[in-house]
Amino acid sequence: MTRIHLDSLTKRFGPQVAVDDVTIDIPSGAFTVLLGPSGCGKTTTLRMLAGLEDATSGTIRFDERVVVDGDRGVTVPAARRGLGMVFQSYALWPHMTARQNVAWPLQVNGWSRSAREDRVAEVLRSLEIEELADRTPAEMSGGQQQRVAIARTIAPGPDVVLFDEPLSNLDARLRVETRAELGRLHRESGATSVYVTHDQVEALALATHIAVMKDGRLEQFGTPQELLERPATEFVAAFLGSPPAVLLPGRPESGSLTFGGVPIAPLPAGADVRSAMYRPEELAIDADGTIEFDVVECTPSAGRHLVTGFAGPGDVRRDRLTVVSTTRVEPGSSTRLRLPPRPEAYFDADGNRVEVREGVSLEA
Ligand SMILES: Nc1ncnc2c1ncn2[C@@H]1O[C@H](COP(=O)(O)OP(=O)(O)OP(=O)(O)O)[C@@H](O)[C@H]1O
Repeated sequence: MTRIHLDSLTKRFGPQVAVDDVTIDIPSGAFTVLLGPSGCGKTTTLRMLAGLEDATSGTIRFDERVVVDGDRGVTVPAARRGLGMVFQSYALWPHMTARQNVAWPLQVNGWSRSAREDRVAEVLRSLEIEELADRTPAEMSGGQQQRVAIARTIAPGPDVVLFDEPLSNLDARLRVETRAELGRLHRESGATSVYVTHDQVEALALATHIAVMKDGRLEQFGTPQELLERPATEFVAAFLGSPPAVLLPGRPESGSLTFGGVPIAPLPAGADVRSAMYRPEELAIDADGTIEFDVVECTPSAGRHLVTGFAGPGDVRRDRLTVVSTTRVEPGSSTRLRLPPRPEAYFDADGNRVEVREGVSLEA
């Protein structure tokens, strides 16, 4: 079991800052997902954890052991970090059978023949791929190859396992199956896992902790529940959840936050509030509501409907938003939204959450 500390970790490629002053304390045994849009720096962070990339500045420690120190030019080689890695491409040895592929890292690590045979059998059984033991990669489907690659990674029992979008080459059904399998293997092994994806559904299904990144910077680190319940930034609020939180841009006007000229919320005192966040199920479709809403799509979901459309008059519309409705609404129709008296959260001009303490009076 290994704790991983990233401290002010920075990586520049020439003028490009790929990872910008990232500090994260990953608990031992956690399944941490690095999540964010393309180009946000997640793969570069993972590659620094793996020993495939050095750092420009900052440090990475596995427990008390420094494995990366950008300021002092220290990069402990990948092979000496006690980690395993699963890539998007399976990278199996093409001339070896599944059994030989899984046995290979054990052989390199000097395991005896009988210990190797026992461990390979155990891991193949655990992943339910015993029947593939004597096949070469060319004789397997992509999903089967990925299972063998996972078996090969976990066979030596690494303390840290790194995953770089391991499911992205699989079809939808296999993704879900293999995802569940990865979760189970993680719980059984107790290894500290770090997993890169841009898929928030995958992140929420697997993670004990999520680090949301944007433009190389860490937006927020916490449990999925913390991020969903108390997003620290507008970006996190809009990125997580199915559907994500609804954000309405607002203007502070005489004690109220207004949206398209309509007061939508009381203004907390002393903050430069620029948007209000609501839960998608808190906004009701109601012909007597205060906000105009043009419906684009209505999708049935678990006995309710996800209604997507554009809110407000033309000059304030930015993004599509989705609300949860008990009734079906025709796409192409225009209706209205009724808002609750208070939003769930406010964000300032920089997109940071504005703390509103319970019991503290609002200006309105
Ligand atoms: N070897 C490199 N040389 C120059 N720039 C690089 C290099 N590797 C990454 N970058 C840049 O650093 C930034 C972060 O890239 P990175 O691959 O870490 O992002 P990512 O979040 O993993 O994206 P994706 O999901 O598309 O893989 C990007 O702007 C990328 O263009």
